[in-house]
Amino acid sequence: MTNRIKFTKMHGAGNDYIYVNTLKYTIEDPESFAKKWSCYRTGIGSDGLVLIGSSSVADFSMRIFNADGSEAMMCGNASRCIGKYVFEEGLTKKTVLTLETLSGIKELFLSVQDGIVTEVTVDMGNPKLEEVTLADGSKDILVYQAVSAGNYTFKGTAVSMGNPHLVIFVDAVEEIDLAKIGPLFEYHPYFPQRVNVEFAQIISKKEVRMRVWERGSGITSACGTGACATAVAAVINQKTDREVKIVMDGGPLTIKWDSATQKVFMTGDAVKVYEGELSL
Ligand SMILES: N[C@@H](CCC[C@H](N)C(=O)O)C(=O)O
Repeated sequence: MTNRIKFTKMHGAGNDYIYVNTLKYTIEDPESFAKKWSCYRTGIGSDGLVLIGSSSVADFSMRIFNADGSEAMMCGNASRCIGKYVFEEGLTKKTVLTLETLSGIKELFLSVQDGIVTEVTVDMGNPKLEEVTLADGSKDILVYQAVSAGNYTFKGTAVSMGNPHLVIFVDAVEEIDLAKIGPLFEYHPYFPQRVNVEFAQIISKKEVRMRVWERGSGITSACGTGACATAVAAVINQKTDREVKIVMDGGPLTIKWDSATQKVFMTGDAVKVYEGELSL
């Protein structure tokens, strides 16, 4: 007997995932379904699969699987979309809610107009300088230091926002061949768990243009945790103010690294594209 489940296609700044409400539908093997459904030719087409679930420690939970089936600890864009989903589906009336993720509990603040969630701010928690694994097996942080892969050498800063990011500042970001260079750095030996790679160009103290190669999904239109990591790297390297607009291919996110709490706050859109039904 086939099992039919409903899904919702949503995006945040163009970073698109398939969302399934696991309070209603059980997905036994999300890794393989993430791979199958993310495929543009033979599936639905997406950057991955997001499961919305119950939680004993927060209002809801999130699990996020990349298009290659790998599970990530955190997803900024999906956390905003979940805020929109649970409110507009009537699963909660709260406009401030908590979300359990593999990288801890995140707080979501919803902006609502006439019952529609127009924008969500997420408390993304405290960033950490990501430790890289050096050739001799020892660990060290990486702040504006040379990293080489293939024939390319860039100065990189490694930041963890629950998941790992390598932020590289360049003078002309549109000239970067992301499809070629991205995977070389994703699989750099410094990062045995692989890494998300952000190329960023400083426009002003308040604006950065960024393009991303995501671990497990390749080129995406935006990455929420990547935007946060970019803002943190820009402040650490004294390139921008603590509040900055990160402009990605799919649109902007506003990122604020609060000096009092050291928490990073991410604000941006959340868009429902369509609903559909799938057979398992
Ligand atoms: N697009 C996401 C991050 C998704 C996970 C990432 N590819 C990883 O493997 O760490 C975001 O908006 O943060």
